[in-house]
Amino acid sequence: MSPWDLRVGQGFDVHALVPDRPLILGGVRIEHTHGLKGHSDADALLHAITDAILGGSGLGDIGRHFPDSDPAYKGADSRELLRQSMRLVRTHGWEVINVDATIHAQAPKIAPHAAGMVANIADDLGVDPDRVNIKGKTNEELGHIGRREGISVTAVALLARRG
Ligand SMILES: Nc1ccn([C@@H]2O[C@H](COP(=O)(O)O)[C@@H](O)[C@H]2O)c(=O)n1
Ligand SMILES: C[C@@]1(CO)OP(=O)(O)OP(=O)(O)OC[C@H]1O
Repeated sequence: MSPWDLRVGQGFDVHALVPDRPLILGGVRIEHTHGLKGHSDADALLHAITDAILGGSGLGDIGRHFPDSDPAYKGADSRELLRQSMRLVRTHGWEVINVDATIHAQAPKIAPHAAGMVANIADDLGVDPDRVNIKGKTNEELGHIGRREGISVTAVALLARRG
C-alpha cells in the first residue's frame, strides 16, 4: 500500500451581485459598485475552497456543516467557517497539499487583490502561501457573469493522508 492516500476535491459557488453589499472575496474587502448577496458574508471564493477541502476528504459540503437555514450563520465570517472546516479535515488525518481557484468575474479585476487573498487563505488552511493560487477570469461579456449579475468561483484542492 502507498504510504500516502491522495485525494482531489472540487468546489463551486456563485452569488448574485447587488448594490449596497460589500464585496468580500478571500477575506479581502474590494471597493466595487456592487457586493455579493448571501446569508453569510457571501465570500464565494472561501465557500468554493471550503467545499473543495470537505469534498476531497469525503466530509460532505459547506451546507451540511453550516446550513443557510441556521440564523447562527447570518452574516457569518467565511474565514471562520473555513478554519472550522480545516480543523475537521485535520481531525480526519488530512492535510492540504495545494489549492487552486478561479474567480469568474467580469469586474472587478482580481489580480491586484490576489496576494491578499492568498495570504488569508494560506493562514486559514495552515499552509505556506506558495500552496495557494488565486486567479481571475472574465466571461468575455457572456451570460450572467458577463452581464455582471454575479460572480462564480471554481476551486480544486489536493489532500494527503498517511495510508
Ligand atoms: N476579474 C478578472 C478578470 C481577469 N483578470 C486578469 O486578466 C487576464 C485576462 O482575462 P480574460 O478573461 O480577459 O482572459 C486574466 O488571466 C487575469 O490575469 C483579473 O485579474 N480579474
Ligand atoms: C456558508 C453559508 C451559510 O449560510 O453561506 P451562504 O451565504 O448562504 O452561501 P452559499 O454559498 O449559498 O451556501 C453556503 C452556506 O452554507
